[in-house]
Amino acid sequence: MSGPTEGDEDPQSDEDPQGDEDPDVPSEAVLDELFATIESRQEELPEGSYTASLFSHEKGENAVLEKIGEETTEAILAAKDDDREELTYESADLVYHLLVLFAMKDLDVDDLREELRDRF
Ligand SMILES: N=c1c2ncn([C@@H]3O[C@H](COP(=O)(O)OP(=O)(O)OP(=O)(O)O)[C@@H](O)[C@H]3O)c2ncn1[C@@H]1O[C@H](COP(=O)(O)O)[C@@H](O)[C@H]1O
Repeated sequence: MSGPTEGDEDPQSDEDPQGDEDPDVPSEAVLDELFATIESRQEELPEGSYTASLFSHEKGENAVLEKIGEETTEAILAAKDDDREELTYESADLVYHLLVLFAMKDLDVDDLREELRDRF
């Protein structure tokens, strides 16, 4: 994804066709809320949902794997450019697609949290 440009509105503001996200989610709960939304899209496969389209893609899991590759490259390029805003934007794309992959593989955001905590 090409990242934010000056004067951009919230890049994800039109990505909730079902309108079921809470805009007041505290930042520490964002990953859980996002993962819950992803799981809901996986179950309900609503029309017009990008997330749902990843779960029903003709390429199967390769669709999300390709996205993870693309977003990783874009994050690396942003880092090489010392573009912190772009790096943040591309990293958010990357984390989102990684969580979609977790849902596909029947993993949970808690599995990631536990793995990281075990390394303390
Ligand atoms: N966090 C995200 C999120 N991050 C990135 N994306 C999508 O990931 C895609 C990234 O693809 P690209 O970078 O390739 O950009 P592109 O627009 O497809 O352009 P091209 O490269 O294909 O030309 C875009 O379609 C983004 O909209 C996301 N789509 C959804 N979410 C979350 O998922 C929720 C549910 O959204 P739906 O998927 O619409 O149900 C949203 O409310 C958000 O919270």
